[in-house]
Amino acid sequence: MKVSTEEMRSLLKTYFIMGSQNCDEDPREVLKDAIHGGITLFQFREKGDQALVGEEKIRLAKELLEICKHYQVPFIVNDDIDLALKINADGVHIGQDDEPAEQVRKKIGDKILGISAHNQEEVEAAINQGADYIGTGPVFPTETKKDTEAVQGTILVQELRKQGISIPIVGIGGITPENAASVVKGGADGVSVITAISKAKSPKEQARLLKAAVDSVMQ
Ligand SMILES: Cc1ncc(COP(=O)(O)OP(=O)(O)O)c(N)n1
Ligand SMILES: Cc1nc(C(=O)O)sc1CCOP(=O)(O)O
Ligand SMILES: [Mg+2]
Repeated sequence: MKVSTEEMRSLLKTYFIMGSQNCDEDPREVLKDAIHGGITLFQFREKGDQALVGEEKIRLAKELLEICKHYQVPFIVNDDIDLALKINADGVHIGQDDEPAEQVRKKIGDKILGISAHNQEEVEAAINQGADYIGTGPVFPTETKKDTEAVQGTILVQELRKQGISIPIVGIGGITPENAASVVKGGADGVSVITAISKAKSPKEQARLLKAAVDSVMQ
């Protein structure tokens, strides 16, 4: 799946990231509900103490991929390149401590490649290594991931845009419907969230509110 830069920007608007460890309810139902609320991209991030491994992880990935395919929401796999290739996902997301980006690009061909970056140097390297988009954060404090870089607010993205860096960028970390507009006003193309949707009483309504907040700045 080769996406254009403008398609990529559009896919980043409301990017939901989830693994079974992030859900109190059945992850399949949470994902369906979030899709009905209007999410534009999904990342399977099965990671941490409570995460599934081995065949159970593969089974869940395949089930969530089928749901995404049914609703035509592209499916990104976090970290696990072999899994992404095995199930023919639409792309992968890697960070600074994951498999080297040039190597990943060679393995995945035209699939979507997202790379985490936390400063201008990392962003420029990611662009040279073939990133389709940059994920940067934490924009706000988050309880979901413990080993993050320092909270950066919206300053980094504002600076990158001032420098003329135009690659699609999505913010991550502590984003909610209440603060999502500020992330896009700062220059991001969209917001990526875990708990704002995965732990919501109504994932559908939270996804709808997040999308509305992003769209309110875009229009
Ligand atoms: C969209 C998006 N942005 C950033 C990340 C974080 O990736 P990484 O730094 O590799 O950390 P883990 O998610 O692997 O713990 C992401 N997953 N998605
Ligand atoms: C997976 C992840 N990466 C981050 C980074 O800063 O790179 S913050 C984060 C967790 C985001 O979860 P929530 O939306 O629940 O705050
Ligand atoms: Mg990673």
